[in-house]
Amino acid sequence: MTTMPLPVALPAWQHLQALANEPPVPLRERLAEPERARRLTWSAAGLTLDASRQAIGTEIERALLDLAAQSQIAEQREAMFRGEAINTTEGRPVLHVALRGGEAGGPWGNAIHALVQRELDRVCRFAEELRAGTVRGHAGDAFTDVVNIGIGGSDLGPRMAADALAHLASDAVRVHYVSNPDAWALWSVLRGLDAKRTLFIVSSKTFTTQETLTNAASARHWLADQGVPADAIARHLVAITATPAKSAELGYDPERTFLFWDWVGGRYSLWSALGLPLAIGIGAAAFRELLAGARAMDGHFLHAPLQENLPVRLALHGVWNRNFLRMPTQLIACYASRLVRFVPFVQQMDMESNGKRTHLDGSEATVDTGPIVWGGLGIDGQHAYFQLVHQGRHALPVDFIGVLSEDTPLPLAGAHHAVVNLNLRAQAQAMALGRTLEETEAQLLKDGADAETAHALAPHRQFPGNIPSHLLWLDRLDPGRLGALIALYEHKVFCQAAIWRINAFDQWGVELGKTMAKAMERAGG
Ligand SMILES: O=P(O)(O)OC[C@H]1O[C@H](O)[C@H](O)[C@@H](O)[C@@H]1O
Repeated sequence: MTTMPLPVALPAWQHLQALANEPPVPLRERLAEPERARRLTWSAAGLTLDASRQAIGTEIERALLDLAAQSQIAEQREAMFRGEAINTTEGRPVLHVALRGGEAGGPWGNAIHALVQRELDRVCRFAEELRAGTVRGHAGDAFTDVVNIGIGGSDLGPRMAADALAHLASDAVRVHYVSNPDAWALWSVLRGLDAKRTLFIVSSKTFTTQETLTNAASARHWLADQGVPADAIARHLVAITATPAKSAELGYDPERTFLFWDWVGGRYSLWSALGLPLAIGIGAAAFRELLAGARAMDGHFLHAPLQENLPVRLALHGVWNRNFLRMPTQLIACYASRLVRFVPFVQQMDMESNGKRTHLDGSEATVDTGPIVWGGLGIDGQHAYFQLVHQGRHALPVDFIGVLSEDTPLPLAGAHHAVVNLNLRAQAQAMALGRTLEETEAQLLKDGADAETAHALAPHRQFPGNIPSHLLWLDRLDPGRLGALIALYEHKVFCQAAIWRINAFDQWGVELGKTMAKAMERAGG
């Protein structure tokens, strides 16, 4: 498949280019089409995607589906699930999909299944023993605090999921996350903790990451400083890594080392042993539900027709917006405050995967690749940067993510939820429809402005509209739906890389800075 033609050479790409050169149909017109919302809404694994506000009509849709077929998305997908070495620059398979639990018999083979199950069982057992207080510190105290030290993929996933599932968090064991090597980041967590009851998890795929090793060394000094005897420090440490030889060299007990493998990318590692801090926080059963939700999305991605395949649709609409409507960013607005870290997580997953300028065949990219992913909590964004979205000069698409059913145990929770979802729907509609100059002037007059004022103010208060968006609804925010949501974005990123003919699974772009930091350190800073 590496000999496949580049995207610009595909007939569907050229067709899409021609369609993009035609005058755009306003979203107002499109939204007036009968049955449009029903036709462009699909559900899977507890998620519903409403794409009716994308700037697409049936011809564009057909051409996008042709592009999916001509790009051999299905064949590339199967190659990934079969464990082919699709990460070509590192000669590795990409098998985070094999980590989602489930029965033997997956396309990656039973040997990998057995490896994964054994480690998953170890992780779950350890998490439960720690929660039950049977794993203890050197002086026989149950652990009350766990500090995960890790950065990038060794931090963002479990941290994001811990926030998203905060309603399941254990009262007995608090889990903290430290990523930044600034001393304050570690200190601000440690200053309230009792060393006898604190366990550090050092999460690092490579166990060479300077920031993580700096924090880990500092944590060990803190333990010693707090009176933990030198020969007992290992009882307060856990390592999670794909390079156990390195962690062993640094004194981490192999019994307390949990493994994943080089065929799991850091930004795709939440499903592996790297999920231990999350499993400690929410319990092993909930962690397994998260995996099951991702597995449900994998099944959908593998088997649903491309036309109603959620990851494929997200990817195709993204390609239309990025490559043909020339929108360089992707805003994600989450309307559930527990999804507060979802955007930073997707930002790494998408930008580190598809922020590439070289095709698989080594030639320079001939098309725009990964967008700039940004955003955060939608409601907060409305009171901050949405001004630019509505009236600024950047054209950009939005993914609105909401939750249909909420059960926070607060007397007025229903009223809160109604406000949140009302705003989500109103924003999507306002961005799509906009408000013309004439409508704005008429509204001002209706509101009592005199003719001169209405005329003067209307240009400032009009909205161009035509901002394309997806509405993505989770039935509820639980481990299963969260797993499905994460897997959906993982597969979207995969499909876009498949279309752009780039390797989503290396990250050479982060190397140069690291190399220079090392060189400067050697040269004395
Ligand atoms: O898990 P580690 O080996 O410590 O790596 C942590 C992170 O650092 C790197 O610089 C990479 O860009 C990330 O992909 C990775 O997740």
